[in-house]
Amino acid sequence: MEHAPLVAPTVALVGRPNVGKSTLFNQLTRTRDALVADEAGLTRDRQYGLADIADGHCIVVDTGGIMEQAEGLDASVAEQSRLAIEEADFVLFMVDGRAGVVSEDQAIAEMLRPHTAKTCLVMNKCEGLDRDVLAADFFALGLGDPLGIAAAHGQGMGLLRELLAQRIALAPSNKPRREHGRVAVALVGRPNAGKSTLLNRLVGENRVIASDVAGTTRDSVEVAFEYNGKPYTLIDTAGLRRKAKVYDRIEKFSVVKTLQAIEASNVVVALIDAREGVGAQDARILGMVAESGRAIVVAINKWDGLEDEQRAQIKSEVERKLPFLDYASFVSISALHGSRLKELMQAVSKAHRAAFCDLSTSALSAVLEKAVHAHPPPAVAGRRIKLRYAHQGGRNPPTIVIHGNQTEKLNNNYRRYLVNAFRQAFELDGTPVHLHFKTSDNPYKDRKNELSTGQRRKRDRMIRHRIKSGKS
Ligand SMILES: Nc1nc2c(ncn2[C@@H]2O[C@H](COP(=O)(O)OP(=O)(O)OP(=O)(O)O)[C@@H](O)[C@H]2O)c(=O)[nH]1
Ligand SMILES: Nc1nc2c(ncn2[C@@H]2O[C@H](COP(=O)(O)OP(=O)(O)OP(=O)(O)O)[C@@H](O)[C@H]2O)c(=O)[nH]1
Repeated sequence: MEHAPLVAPTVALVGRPNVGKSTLFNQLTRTRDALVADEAGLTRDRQYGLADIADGHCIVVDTGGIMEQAEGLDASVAEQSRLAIEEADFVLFMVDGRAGVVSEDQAIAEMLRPHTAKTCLVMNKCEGLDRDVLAADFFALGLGDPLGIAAAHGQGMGLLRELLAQRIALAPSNKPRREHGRVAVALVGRPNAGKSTLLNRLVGENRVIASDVAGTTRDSVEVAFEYNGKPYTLIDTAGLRRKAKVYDRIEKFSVVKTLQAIEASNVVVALIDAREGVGAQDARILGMVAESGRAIVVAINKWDGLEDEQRAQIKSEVERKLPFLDYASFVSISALHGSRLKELMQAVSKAHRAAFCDLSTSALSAVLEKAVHAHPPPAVAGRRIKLRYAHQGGRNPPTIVIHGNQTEKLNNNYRRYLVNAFRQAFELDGTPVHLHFKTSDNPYKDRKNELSTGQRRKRDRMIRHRIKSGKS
Protein backbone atom coordinates (compact mmCIF):
# COMPACT_ATOMS: atom_id res chain seq x y z
CA MET A 1 0.00 0.00 0.00
CA GLU A 2 1.32 3.39 -0.89
CA HIS A 3 1.22 5.90 1.89
CA ALA A 4 2.21 9.51 2.43
CA PRO A 5 5.13 9.99 4.79
CA LEU A 6 3.94 11.24 8.14
CA VAL A 7 6.78 13.49 9.14
CA ALA A 8 6.27 17.26 8.97
CA PRO A 9 8.92 19.66 7.69
CA THR A 10 10.50 22.07 10.14
CA VAL A 11 11.27 25.76 9.99
CA ALA A 12 13.92 27.10 12.37
CA LEU A 13 13.75 30.68 13.66
CA VAL A 14 17.22 32.04 14.21
CA GLY A 15 18.32 35.45 15.41
CA ARG A 16 19.95 37.35 18.24
CA PRO A 17 17.87 38.19 21.32
CA ASN A 18 15.16 40.79 21.06
CA VAL A 19 14.71 40.86 17.30
CA GLY A 20 11.18 39.51 17.66
CA LYS A 21 11.51 35.73 17.30
CA SER A 22 8.92 34.95 19.95
CA THR A 23 6.54 37.45 18.40
CA LEU A 24 6.91 35.83 14.99
CA PHE A 25 6.70 32.39 16.51
CA ASN A 26 3.39 33.30 18.11
CA GLN A 27 2.10 34.76 14.87
CA LEU A 28 2.93 31.62 12.96
CA THR A 29 1.69 29.11 15.50
CA ARG A 30 -1.22 30.99 17.04
CA THR A 31 -3.99 29.17 15.26
CA ARG A 32 -2.74 25.90 16.64
CA ASP A 33 -2.15 27.05 20.17
CA ALA A 34 -5.50 25.75 21.30
CA LEU A 35 -4.12 22.27 20.78
CA VAL A 36 -1.23 22.83 23.10
CA ALA A 37 -1.21 20.85 26.28
CA ASP A 38 -2.06 22.95 29.26
CA GLU A 39 -1.44 20.34 31.89
CA ALA A 40 -0.77 21.45 35.41
CA GLY A 41 2.86 21.50 36.35
CA LEU A 42 4.04 22.09 32.84
CA THR A 43 4.41 25.79 32.34
CA ARG A 44 7.32 26.92 30.28
CA ASP A 45 7.98 28.93 27.22
CA ARG A 46 7.37 27.03 24.09
CA GLN A 47 10.21 26.53 21.68
CA TYR A 48 8.28 24.80 19.00
CA GLY A 49 4.78 24.75 17.64
CA LEU A 50 2.75 23.89 14.61
CA ALA A 51 2.00 26.38 11.89
CA ASP A 52 -0.75 25.94 9.36
CA ILE A 53 0.57 27.04 6.01
CA ALA A 54 -1.59 26.83 2.89
CA ASP A 55 -3.04 23.30 2.88
CA GLY A 56 -0.41 21.81 5.09
CA HIS A 57 1.45 22.39 8.28
CA CYS A 58 4.98 22.54 9.50
CA ILE A 59 6.84 22.55 12.77
CA VAL A 60 8.35 25.86 13.84
CA VAL A 61 11.36 25.72 16.15
CA ASP A 62 12.57 28.80 17.98
CA THR A 63 16.28 28.11 18.29
CA GLY A 64 16.63 31.12 20.57
CA GLY A 65 14.45 29.27 23.03
CA ILE A 66 16.72 26.26 22.80
CA MET A 67 19.73 28.45 23.50
CA GLU A 68 18.17 30.02 26.54
CA GLN A 69 16.59 26.96 28.06
CA ALA A 70 19.86 25.12 28.39
CA GLU A 71 21.80 28.05 29.81
CA GLY A 72 24.92 27.03 31.65
CA LEU A 73 25.61 24.15 29.32
CA ASP A 74 27.14 26.35 26.67
CA ALA A 75 28.74 23.76 24.48
CA SER A 76 25.69 21.55 24.20
CA VAL A 77 23.50 24.61 23.71
CA ALA A 78 25.44 25.82 20.73
CA GLU A 79 25.42 22.25 19.52
CA GLN A 80 21.65 21.97 19.85
CA SER A 81 21.03 25.17 17.92
CA ARG A 82 23.48 24.18 15.24
CA LEU A 83 21.92 20.76 14.92
CA ALA A 84 18.43 22.27 14.75
CA ILE A 85 19.59 24.52 11.93
CA GLU A 86 21.28 21.67 10.09
CA GLU A 87 18.19 19.55 10.28
CA ALA A 88 15.63 22.21 9.54
CA ASP A 89 14.04 22.19 6.13
CA PHE A 90 14.03 25.95 6.13
CA VAL A 91 15.60 28.71 8.22
CA LEU A 92 14.18 32.15 8.93
CA PHE A 93 17.02 34.38 10.02
CA MET A 94 15.50 37.34 11.81
CA VAL A 95 17.10 40.75 12.17
CA ASP A 96 15.87 44.01 13.64
CA GLY A 97 15.27 46.49 10.81
CA ARG A 98 15.38 49.44 13.17
CA ALA A 99 18.67 48.50 14.77
CA GLY A 100 20.58 47.83 11.53
CA VAL A 101 23.29 45.19 11.28
CA VAL A 102 25.10 44.45 14.55
CA SER A 103 28.03 42.12 15.11
CA GLU A 104 25.86 39.30 16.48
CA ASP A 105 23.91 39.32 13.22
CA GLN A 106 27.18 38.90 11.37
CA ALA A 107 28.21 35.98 13.56
CA ILE A 108 24.90 34.24 12.94
CA ALA A 109 25.15 34.93 9.21
CA GLU A 110 28.55 33.16 9.24
CA MET A 111 27.03 30.18 11.01
CA LEU A 112 24.31 30.05 8.37
CA ARG A 113 26.72 30.34 5.45
CA PRO A 114 26.62 26.62 4.60
CA HIS A 115 22.83 26.74 4.62
CA THR A 116 22.11 29.81 2.51
CA ALA A 117 20.10 27.77 0.02
CA LYS A 118 17.44 27.15 2.63
CA THR A 119 17.73 30.45 4.51
CA CYS A 120 15.57 33.53 4.20
CA LEU A 121 16.56 36.80 5.81
CA VAL A 122 13.58 38.34 7.60
CA MET A 123 13.79 41.96 8.68
CA ASN A 124 11.42 42.72 11.52
CA LYS A 125 10.00 45.92 13.04
CA CYS A 126 9.48 47.53 9.63
CA GLU A 127 6.14 49.15 10.39
CA GLY A 128 5.86 52.75 9.25
CA LEU A 129 9.35 52.78 7.74
CA ASP A 130 10.65 52.49 4.20
CA ARG A 131 11.58 48.84 3.78
CA ASP A 132 14.03 49.51 0.94
CA VAL A 133 15.98 52.02 2.99
CA LEU A 134 16.20 49.61 5.95
CA ALA A 135 17.06 46.68 3.69
CA ALA A 136 20.13 48.36 2.17
CA ASP A 137 22.06 47.88 5.38
CA PHE A 138 21.40 44.12 5.46
CA PHE A 139 22.70 43.31 1.98
CA ALA A 140 26.13 43.22 3.59
CA LEU A 141 25.15 39.95 5.27
CA GLY A 142 25.29 38.28 1.88
CA LEU A 143 21.94 36.59 2.28
CA GLY A 144 20.09 38.52 -0.37
CA ASP A 145 17.16 40.89 -0.18
CA PRO A 146 15.46 40.68 3.20
CA LEU A 147 11.74 40.17 3.53
CA GLY A 148 10.34 43.09 5.51
CA ILE A 149 7.78 42.33 8.20
CA ALA A 150 6.38 43.75 11.42
CA ALA A 151 5.59 40.64 13.44
CA ALA A 152 4.00 42.56 16.28
CA HIS A 153 1.50 44.10 13.86
CA GLY A 154 1.01 41.06 11.68
CA GLN A 155 2.44 42.93 8.69
CA GLY A 156 4.11 40.88 5.98
CA MET A 157 2.79 37.65 7.43
CA GLY A 158 0.90 36.82 4.24
CA LEU A 159 4.07 37.14 2.19
CA LEU A 160 6.04 35.12 4.68
CA ARG A 161 3.48 32.33 4.67
CA GLU A 162 3.46 32.36 0.89
CA LEU A 163 7.21 32.08 0.84
CA LEU A 164 7.09 29.13 3.24
CA ALA A 165 4.38 27.47 1.18
CA GLN A 166 6.58 27.83 -1.89
CA ARG A 167 9.77 26.70 -0.27
CA ILE A 168 8.47 23.77 1.73
CA ALA A 169 5.36 22.88 -0.22
CA LEU A 170 7.11 19.88 -1.70
CA ALA A 171 7.57 18.41 1.71
CA PRO A 172 5.52 15.25 1.59
CA SER A 173 4.21 15.72 5.09
CA ASN A 174 1.84 18.39 3.91
CA LYS A 175 -0.43 15.54 2.90
CA PRO A 176 -3.05 13.91 5.07
CA ARG A 177 -1.18 12.48 7.98
CA ARG A 178 -3.23 9.62 9.24
CA GLU A 179 -3.29 6.34 7.54
CA HIS A 180 -6.56 4.68 8.02
CA GLY A 181 -6.47 2.03 10.69
CA ARG A 182 -2.75 2.18 11.28
CA VAL A 183 -1.49 3.30 14.65
CA ALA A 184 1.56 5.51 14.19
CA VAL A 185 3.99 5.01 17.05
CA ALA A 186 7.01 7.23 17.67
CA LEU A 187 9.99 5.85 19.55
CA VAL A 188 11.75 8.63 21.40
CA GLY A 189 14.40 8.75 24.06
CA ARG A 190 17.87 9.95 24.70
CA PRO A 191 20.78 8.33 22.87
CA ASN A 192 21.51 4.81 24.04
CA ALA A 193 18.15 4.33 25.74
CA GLY A 194 17.55 1.32 23.52
CA LYS A 195 15.36 2.62 20.69
CA SER A 196 17.04 0.65 17.92
CA THR A 197 17.05 -2.50 20.00
CA LEU A 198 13.34 -2.10 20.71
CA LEU A 199 12.56 -1.36 17.09
CA ASN A 200 14.38 -4.45 15.94
CA ARG A 201 12.63 -6.55 18.55
CA LEU A 202 9.20 -5.29 17.58
CA VAL A 203 9.67 -5.26 13.86
CA GLY A 204 12.14 -8.06 13.41
CA GLU A 205 9.87 -10.65 14.90
CA ASN A 206 6.62 -9.36 13.59
CA ARG A 207 7.47 -7.91 10.28
CA VAL A 208 4.75 -8.18 7.73
CA ILE A 209 5.53 -5.30 5.44
CA ALA A 210 8.59 -3.21 6.04
CA SER A 211 8.85 -0.14 3.93
CA ASP A 212 11.55 2.32 4.70
CA VAL A 213 10.26 5.65 3.49
CA ALA A 214 12.99 8.18 3.96
CA GLY A 215 11.80 11.76 3.65
CA THR A 216 13.36 13.76 0.86
CA THR A 217 15.36 16.00 3.14
CA ARG A 218 14.81 14.11 6.36
CA ASP A 219 16.15 10.89 7.69
CA SER A 220 13.23 9.73 9.73
CA VAL A 221 12.10 6.34 8.72
CA GLU A 222 8.71 4.72 8.86
CA VAL A 223 8.43 1.01 9.33
CA ALA A 224 5.14 -0.77 8.94
CA PHE A 225 4.56 -3.90 10.99
CA GLU A 226 1.86 -5.87 12.72
CA TYR A 227 1.63 -6.85 16.34
CA ASN A 228 -1.04 -9.24 17.52
CA GLY A 229 -2.82 -8.76 14.23
CA LYS A 230 -2.93 -4.99 14.56
CA PRO A 231 -1.21 -2.76 12.00
CA TYR A 232 1.29 -0.19 13.23
CA THR A 233 3.72 2.25 11.69
CA LEU A 234 6.85 2.93 13.69
CA ILE A 235 8.34 6.35 13.22
CA ASP A 236 11.99 6.06 13.91
CA THR A 237 14.72 8.62 13.89
CA ALA A 238 17.38 6.03 13.22
CA GLY A 239 18.56 7.62 10.00
CA LEU A 240 20.03 10.52 11.85
CA ARG A 241 21.62 8.37 14.48
CA ARG A 242 23.31 6.22 11.91
CA LYS A 243 24.65 9.27 10.17
CA ALA A 244 25.83 10.81 13.41
CA LYS A 245 27.70 7.67 14.26
CA VAL A 246 29.51 7.81 10.97
CA TYR A 247 30.90 11.29 11.02
CA ASP A 248 31.69 11.50 14.66
CA ARG A 249 31.30 8.94 17.34
CA ILE A 250 29.38 11.19 19.68
CA GLU A 251 25.72 10.29 19.94
CA LYS A 252 23.57 13.22 19.09
CA PHE A 253 20.19 13.96 20.46
CA SER A 254 18.01 15.71 17.94
CA VAL A 255 15.23 18.00 19.09
CA VAL A 256 13.98 18.40 15.54
CA LYS A 257 13.82 14.68 14.81
CA THR A 258 12.15 14.02 18.11
CA LEU A 259 9.57 16.72 17.46
CA GLN A 260 8.87 15.42 14.01
CA ALA A 261 8.42 11.89 15.28
CA ILE A 262 6.10 13.02 18.09
CA GLU A 263 4.07 15.19 15.77
CA ALA A 264 3.64 12.45 13.20
CA SER A 265 2.58 9.85 15.73
CA ASN A 266 -0.67 8.78 17.33
CA VAL A 267 1.07 7.32 20.36
CA VAL A 268 4.56 8.02 21.67
CA VAL A 269 6.67 5.34 23.30
CA ALA A 270 9.29 7.15 25.36
CA LEU A 271 12.21 5.06 26.51
CA ILE A 272 13.99 5.65 29.78
CA ASP A 273 17.20 3.83 30.57
CA ALA A 274 16.67 2.26 33.99
CA ARG A 275 20.42 2.10 34.49
CA GLU A 276 20.84 5.82 33.99
CA GLY A 277 17.75 7.06 35.77
CA VAL A 278 15.66 10.07 34.80
CA GLY A 279 18.01 12.80 33.63
CA ALA A 280 17.41 16.36 32.48
CA GLN A 281 17.31 15.20 28.88
CA ASP A 282 14.64 12.59 29.65
CA ALA A 283 12.54 15.17 31.45
CA ARG A 284 12.91 17.49 28.50
CA ILE A 285 11.87 14.87 25.94
CA LEU A 286 8.92 13.85 28.08
CA GLY A 287 8.00 17.52 28.48
CA MET A 288 7.91 17.80 24.70
CA VAL A 289 5.58 14.82 24.51
CA ALA A 290 3.32 16.22 27.22
CA GLU A 291 3.12 19.55 25.42
CA SER A 292 2.21 17.86 22.17
CA GLY A 293 -0.87 16.33 23.76
CA ARG A 294 -0.03 12.93 22.31
CA ALA A 295 -0.91 9.70 24.02
CA ILE A 296 2.15 8.25 25.69
CA VAL A 297 3.53 5.06 27.13
CA VAL A 298 6.78 5.28 29.05
CA ALA A 299 8.96 2.23 28.63
CA ILE A 300 11.49 1.84 31.41
CA ASN A 301 14.08 -0.15 29.53
CA LYS A 302 17.01 -2.34 30.59
CA TRP A 303 15.00 -3.76 33.47
CA ASP A 304 16.90 -7.03 33.10
CA GLY A 305 19.43 -7.91 35.74
CA LEU A 306 18.60 -5.04 38.11
CA GLU A 307 18.52 -5.48 41.88
CA ASP A 308 15.19 -4.96 43.61
CA GLU A 309 16.61 -1.91 45.29
CA GLN A 310 17.56 -0.34 41.96
CA ARG A 311 14.11 -1.08 40.62
CA ALA A 312 12.45 0.58 43.58
CA GLN A 313 14.73 3.55 43.21
CA ILE A 314 13.98 4.15 39.55
CA LYS A 315 10.27 3.80 40.22
CA SER A 316 10.32 6.48 42.88
CA GLU A 317 12.50 8.68 40.71
CA VAL A 318 10.00 8.45 37.88
CA GLU A 319 7.18 9.49 40.17
CA ARG A 320 9.14 12.34 41.65
CA LYS A 321 10.55 13.79 38.46
CA LEU A 322 7.66 13.27 36.07
CA PRO A 323 4.54 14.37 37.97
CA PHE A 324 3.19 16.00 34.81
CA LEU A 325 2.85 12.54 33.25
CA ASP A 326 0.41 11.20 35.80
CA TYR A 327 -1.82 9.99 32.95
CA ALA A 328 0.87 7.87 31.29
CA SER A 329 1.29 4.13 31.62
CA PHE A 330 4.73 3.01 32.69
CA VAL A 331 5.89 -0.41 31.57
CA SER A 332 9.24 -1.83 32.56
CA ILE A 333 10.75 -3.80 29.71
CA SER A 334 13.89 -5.35 28.43
CA ALA A 335 14.25 -4.58 24.76
CA LEU A 336 17.37 -6.72 24.67
CA HIS A 337 15.63 -9.85 25.96
CA GLY A 338 12.28 -8.98 24.48
CA SER A 339 10.53 -9.14 27.83
CA ARG A 340 7.19 -7.51 28.55
CA LEU A 341 6.83 -6.21 25.02
CA LYS A 342 3.36 -7.67 24.96
CA GLU A 343 2.42 -5.48 27.93
CA LEU A 344 4.06 -2.52 26.24
CA MET A 345 2.05 -2.96 23.06
CA GLN A 346 -1.14 -3.51 25.04
CA ALA A 347 -0.55 -0.19 26.76
CA VAL A 348 0.07 1.43 23.36
CA SER A 349 -3.14 0.01 22.03
CA LYS A 350 -5.06 1.17 25.08
CA ALA A 351 -3.59 4.65 24.93
CA HIS A 352 -4.50 4.88 21.26
CA ARG A 353 -8.06 3.81 21.93
CA ALA A 354 -8.34 6.37 24.73
CA ALA A 355 -6.87 9.20 22.64
CA PHE A 356 -9.31 8.65 19.79
CA CYS A 357 -12.43 7.64 21.69
CA ASP A 358 -15.85 9.12 21.09
CA LEU A 359 -17.71 10.30 24.17
CA SER A 360 -21.41 11.00 24.10
CA THR A 361 -22.86 14.19 25.49
CA SER A 362 -25.21 12.34 27.76
CA ALA A 363 -22.49 10.10 29.23
CA LEU A 364 -20.16 13.05 29.75
CA SER A 365 -22.88 15.12 31.36
CA ALA A 366 -23.82 12.25 33.64
CA VAL A 367 -20.24 11.87 34.83
CA LEU A 368 -20.01 15.62 35.35
CA GLU A 369 -23.21 15.67 37.36
CA LYS A 370 -22.03 12.82 39.56
CA ALA A 371 -18.65 14.44 40.13
CA VAL A 372 -20.21 17.78 40.99
CA HIS A 373 -22.66 16.10 43.30
CA ALA A 374 -19.90 14.26 45.16
CA HIS A 375 -17.75 17.39 45.43
CA PRO A 376 -19.44 20.67 44.53
CA PRO A 377 -17.17 23.38 43.15
CA PRO A 378 -16.15 25.98 45.70
CA ALA A 379 -18.11 29.19 46.07
CA VAL A 380 -16.53 32.38 44.79
CA ALA A 381 -17.53 35.55 46.62
CA GLY A 382 -20.54 33.77 48.01
CA ARG A 383 -21.74 32.46 44.64
CA ARG A 384 -21.43 28.84 43.66
CA ILE A 385 -19.73 28.00 40.42
CA LYS A 386 -22.22 26.07 38.32
CA LEU A 387 -21.21 23.31 35.94
CA ARG A 388 -24.16 22.19 33.88
CA TYR A 389 -23.27 19.85 31.08
CA ALA A 390 -20.39 18.58 28.99
CA HIS A 391 -19.76 17.52 25.45
CA GLN A 392 -16.75 16.38 23.46
CA GLY A 393 -14.82 19.08 21.66
CA GLY A 394 -12.13 16.98 20.03
CA ARG A 395 -10.01 13.87 19.95
CA ASN A 396 -6.32 13.11 20.25
CA PRO A 397 -6.27 14.28 22.93
CA PRO A 398 -9.85 13.95 24.11
CA THR A 399 -11.12 17.44 24.77
CA ILE A 400 -14.16 17.95 26.92
CA VAL A 401 -16.09 21.19 26.82
CA ILE A 402 -17.90 22.01 30.03
CA HIS A 403 -20.63 24.62 30.14
CA GLY A 404 -21.60 26.49 33.24
CA ASN A 405 -21.13 29.87 34.80
CA GLN A 406 -18.20 31.53 36.51
CA THR A 407 -16.19 28.64 35.08
CA GLU A 408 -13.14 30.85 34.65
CA LYS A 409 -12.90 30.98 38.43
CA LEU A 410 -12.45 27.24 38.89
CA ASN A 411 -9.11 26.49 40.47
CA ASN A 412 -6.60 23.97 39.16
CA ASN A 413 -7.30 21.44 41.88
CA TYR A 414 -10.92 21.26 40.90
CA ARG A 415 -10.02 21.03 37.22
CA ARG A 416 -7.73 18.12 38.00
CA TYR A 417 -10.49 16.51 40.04
CA LEU A 418 -12.79 16.70 37.02
CA VAL A 419 -10.16 15.35 34.63
CA ASN A 420 -9.68 12.39 36.94
CA ALA A 421 -13.40 11.77 37.14
CA PHE A 422 -13.64 11.64 33.34
CA ARG A 423 -10.48 9.59 33.11
CA GLN A 424 -11.80 6.96 35.47
CA ALA A 425 -15.27 6.83 34.02
CA PHE A 426 -14.09 6.38 30.44
CA GLU A 427 -10.79 4.59 31.06
CA LEU A 428 -8.78 7.32 29.44
CA ASP A 429 -5.40 5.90 30.39
CA GLY A 430 -2.33 7.02 28.55
CA THR A 431 -3.71 10.20 27.04
CA PRO A 432 -3.96 13.73 28.37
CA VAL A 433 -7.52 14.96 28.77
CA HIS A 434 -8.09 18.60 28.02
CA LEU A 435 -10.94 20.59 29.51
CA HIS A 436 -12.41 23.71 27.99
CA PHE A 437 -14.82 25.75 30.00
CA LYS A 438 -17.55 27.87 28.58
CA THR A 439 -19.69 30.25 30.48
CA SER A 440 -23.00 29.71 28.79
CA ASP A 441 -24.96 32.45 27.28
CA ASN A 442 -27.74 32.10 29.72
CA PRO A 443 -30.59 34.60 29.59
CA TYR A 444 -31.63 33.67 33.10
CA LYS A 445 -28.25 34.05 34.67
CA ASP A 446 -29.08 37.15 36.68
CA ARG A 447 -32.47 35.85 37.67
CA LYS A 448 -31.50 32.37 38.63
CA ASN A 449 -33.61 32.40 41.75
CA GLU A 450 -36.72 32.85 39.69
CA LEU A 451 -36.26 29.43 38.13
CA SER A 452 -37.25 26.34 40.02
CA THR A 453 -34.91 23.35 39.98
CA GLY A 454 -37.31 21.58 37.61
CA GLN A 455 -37.33 24.54 35.24
CA ARG A 456 -33.57 24.71 35.26
CA ARG A 457 -33.25 21.00 34.52
CA LYS A 458 -35.67 21.34 31.65
CA ARG A 459 -33.70 24.24 30.22
CA ASP A 460 -30.44 22.33 30.55
CA ARG A 461 -31.98 19.36 28.78
CA MET A 462 -33.00 21.62 25.94
CA ILE A 463 -29.53 23.12 25.61
CA ARG A 464 -27.98 19.68 25.73
CA HIS A 465 -30.30 18.57 22.99
CA ARG A 466 -29.34 21.61 20.92
CA ILE A 467 -25.67 20.79 21.28
CA LYS A 468 -26.25 17.18 20.38
CA SER A 469 -28.13 18.08 17.25
CA GLY A 470 -25.41 20.50 16.29
CA LYS A 471 -27.42 23.68 16.62
CA SER A 472 -25.18 25.32 19.16
N1 LIG B 1 8.38 47.94 16.67
C1 LIG B 1 8.25 46.61 16.67
N2 LIG B 1 8.60 45.91 17.76
C2 LIG B 1 8.47 44.57 17.72
C3 LIG B 1 7.97 43.90 16.59
N3 LIG B 1 7.98 42.57 16.85
C4 LIG B 1 8.46 42.43 18.09
N4 LIG B 1 8.75 43.63 18.63
C5 LIG B 1 9.25 43.91 19.97
O1 LIG B 1 10.58 43.49 20.10
C6 LIG B 1 10.83 43.03 21.42
C7 LIG B 1 11.45 41.65 21.38
O2 LIG B 1 10.50 40.74 20.86
P1 LIG B 1 10.58 39.18 21.15
O3 LIG B 1 9.58 38.54 20.26
O4 LIG B 1 10.53 38.89 22.59
O5 LIG B 1 12.06 38.93 20.63
P2 LIG B 1 12.94 37.60 20.67
O6 LIG B 1 13.80 37.62 19.48
O7 LIG B 1 12.09 36.41 20.88
O8 LIG B 1 13.81 37.86 21.91
P3 LIG B 1 14.47 36.80 22.88
O9 LIG B 1 13.33 36.14 23.57
O10 LIG B 1 15.31 37.65 23.76
O11 LIG B 1 15.26 35.87 22.01
C8 LIG B 1 9.51 43.09 22.14
O12 LIG B 1 9.47 44.26 22.91
C9 LIG B 1 8.50 43.15 21.02
O13 LIG B 1 7.33 43.82 21.40
C10 LIG B 1 7.57 44.68 15.47
O14 LIG B 1 7.08 44.19 14.45
N5 LIG B 1 7.74 46.02 15.56
N1 LIG C 1 20.87 -4.70 29.46
C1 LIG C 1 20.18 -4.17 28.48
N2 LIG C 1 20.80 -3.47 27.50
C2 LIG C 1 20.05 -2.94 26.52
C3 LIG C 1 18.65 -3.08 26.49
N3 LIG C 1 18.19 -2.42 25.41
C4 LIG C 1 19.26 -1.89 24.79
N4 LIG C 1 20.39 -2.22 25.44
C5 LIG C 1 21.76 -1.83 25.07
O1 LIG C 1 21.90 -0.43 25.14
C6 LIG C 1 22.76 0.03 24.09
C7 LIG C 1 22.07 1.09 23.27
O2 LIG C 1 20.97 0.52 22.58
P1 LIG C 1 20.40 1.12 21.24
O3 LIG C 1 19.22 0.31 20.88
O4 LIG C 1 21.47 1.31 20.24
O5 LIG C 1 19.94 2.54 21.78
P2 LIG C 1 19.33 3.75 20.96
O6 LIG C 1 18.38 4.41 21.84
O7 LIG C 1 18.84 3.28 19.66
O8 LIG C 1 20.61 4.62 20.83
P3 LIG C 1 20.99 5.71 19.72
O9 LIG C 1 21.01 4.98 18.41
O10 LIG C 1 22.31 6.17 20.15
O11 LIG C 1 19.95 6.76 19.80
C8 LIG C 1 23.15 -1.19 23.29
O12 LIG C 1 24.40 -1.63 23.74
C9 LIG C 1 22.06 -2.19 23.64
O13 LIG C 1 22.50 -3.52 23.56
C10 LIG C 1 18.02 -3.83 27.54
O14 LIG C 1 16.80 -4.02 27.60
N5 LIG C 1 18.84 -4.34 28.50
